[in-house]
Amino acid sequence: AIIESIADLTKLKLKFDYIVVGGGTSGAVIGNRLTENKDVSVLIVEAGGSNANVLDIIVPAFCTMATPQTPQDWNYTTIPQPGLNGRAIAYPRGFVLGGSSSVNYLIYTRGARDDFDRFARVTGDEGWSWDSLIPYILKNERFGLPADHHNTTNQFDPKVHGFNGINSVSLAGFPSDIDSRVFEATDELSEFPFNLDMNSGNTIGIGWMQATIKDGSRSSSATSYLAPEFVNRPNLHVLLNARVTRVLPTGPTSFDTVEFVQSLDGKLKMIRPRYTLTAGSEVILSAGSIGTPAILLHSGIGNSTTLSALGIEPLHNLPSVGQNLSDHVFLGASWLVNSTNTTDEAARNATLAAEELAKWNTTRMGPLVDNPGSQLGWLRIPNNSSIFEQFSDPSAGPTAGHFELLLANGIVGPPPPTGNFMSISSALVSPTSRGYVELNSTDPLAAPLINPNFLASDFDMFVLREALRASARFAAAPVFSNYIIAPFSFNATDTDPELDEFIRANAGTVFHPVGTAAMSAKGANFGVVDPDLTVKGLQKLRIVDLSVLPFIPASHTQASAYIIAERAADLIKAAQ
Ligand SMILES: Cc1cc2nc3c(=O)[nH]c(=O)nc-3n(C[C@H](O)[C@H](O)[C@H](O)COP(=O)(O)OP(=O)(O)OC[C@H]3O[C@@H](n4cnc5c(N)ncnc54)[C@H](O)[C@@H]3O)c2cc1C
Repeated sequence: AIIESIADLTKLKLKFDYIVVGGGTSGAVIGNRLTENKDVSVLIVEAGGSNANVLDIIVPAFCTMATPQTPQDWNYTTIPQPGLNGRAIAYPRGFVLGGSSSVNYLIYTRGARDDFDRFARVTGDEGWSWDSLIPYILKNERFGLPADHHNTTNQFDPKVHGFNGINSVSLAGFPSDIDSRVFEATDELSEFPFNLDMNSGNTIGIGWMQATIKDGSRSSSATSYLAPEFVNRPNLHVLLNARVTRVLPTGPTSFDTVEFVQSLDGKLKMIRPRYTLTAGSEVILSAGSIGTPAILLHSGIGNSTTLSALGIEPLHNLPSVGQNLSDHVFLGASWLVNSTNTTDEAARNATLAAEELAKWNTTRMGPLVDNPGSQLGWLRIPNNSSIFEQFSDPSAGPTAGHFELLLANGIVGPPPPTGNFMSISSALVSPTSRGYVELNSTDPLAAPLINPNFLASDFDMFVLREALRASARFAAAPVFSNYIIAPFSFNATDTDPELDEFIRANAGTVFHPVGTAAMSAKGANFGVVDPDLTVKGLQKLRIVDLSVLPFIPASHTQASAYIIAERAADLIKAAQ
């Protein structure tokens, strides 16, 4: 059942075997899978409210309006980023059931075989390798028809997909003018090979986007893993609007109790009653890469020296908590095109926008059934690139990209008053920069300090410059000669300093923070969790969300969250 307030929960006087902190992407999977056994009871405690009836969450094309600075966003801001010319940028995270899977841009990419094989290597647990995880990938995925039911032959490889999982995935459901041109360009330019299915383990090349969309609407962990058939199980309870402030020990090393407060919005600072609940078996932190380290630190689990200095009693010294924050860097770039059939039109014409919404409302068809963008690709800088004289390759291996290109039939962000655009945006997906999540207040309701430390290394700048130049070469493919009128964001002939200026002034996040409570091998003197995701040196406390990834995968990260959580559920069951 879904319970809207702590008062309603306390009336029920229930006891739970597992308390999951955070009903986001990963937490919903854990709640669902553990309650498959009707003798096991689970409470999910979620700080945000319901995902139901929020149009910006449900309509795929509106995903860009679901955050930042909305009621469904934690509304975080980074600390000023030297690599971004000192800008402090919005750092959205879902503050709603389903977590970031309810507010993300819906792209479904699993990552590269090499990404997962590296997790296995550094943790010494073969269970995190690509081949071992395939059953969990398939348990998650329910690949279905696109909204327009078009023939998808040669747009994906059915052999590598799951059709009976829980979370829906589909190809784009509304054709765009750039589709055929993009694929013709991959024929014309050998540098940009066509990849039939980037979810096969080998990501390299350009292919069709797959997205977590079902029948023209968002599929999130809330609509899938917490669909009525699951959330109505008598042994599964989801408490909304309840914010966990700390985990508390009931023995010297046994952190099986959660402390929480009624939460009505993301910016609570006032003193309010604190409630506690103890789990019969385990507490599972699934509060995400920002929330999980913040809860650990407020609980005295972290670097004992810095916690003491701040005035928090250190209970367990784990200096890696909050460190190693890794994220991808996004950079939008557009070209002026010879067409009026782009998404720019509806973005500046309210009548057209209303027609599109009416169409979606009545038929679940039309341009709003897709997230922005219908193709993307992952590419590597050449092995003989000069930057490798200074840096060893931070990518996981040859199946993983250094950078990503994202194609869209319109400008990124609000369009200018005139002009139509095609975007080829770039993302740095093999960053060497690392940041942190730290505290500067003992108030668990205060926002933590978030420092992704974007573009702090020459390698990261080198790759983004190369990505921009690659996007310009893609735009120069013969097929675009009658379509592209002029570059809009930067010029192919720009020098390194000119590109650097464009990058530092305009780059932002792809919203993929990971690594702040990373796994390491058992017995390692760094890291936060063991390969079974239990917190090092403690009992009854596990972490299941993307904070556990030791490296950032070269992918959009929601699929990783689902995959990690699917395996974690089996690890928890095995420990029962
Ligand atoms: C704007 C945006 C766009 C994105 N686009 C894409 C995309 O297109 N494709 C893709 O693959 N990935 C995308 N991502 C990233 C992806 O969604 C996340 O990496 C993934 O969902 C993270 O899963 P998680 O389980 O680690 O955390 P989350 O899903 O964020 O879950 C954490 C949950 O814990 C709750 N919580 C936190 N603190 C507390 C507390 N103290 N008490 C109680 N509850 C708490 C939160 O409210 C949230 O529900 C995007 C993310 C954002 C924000």
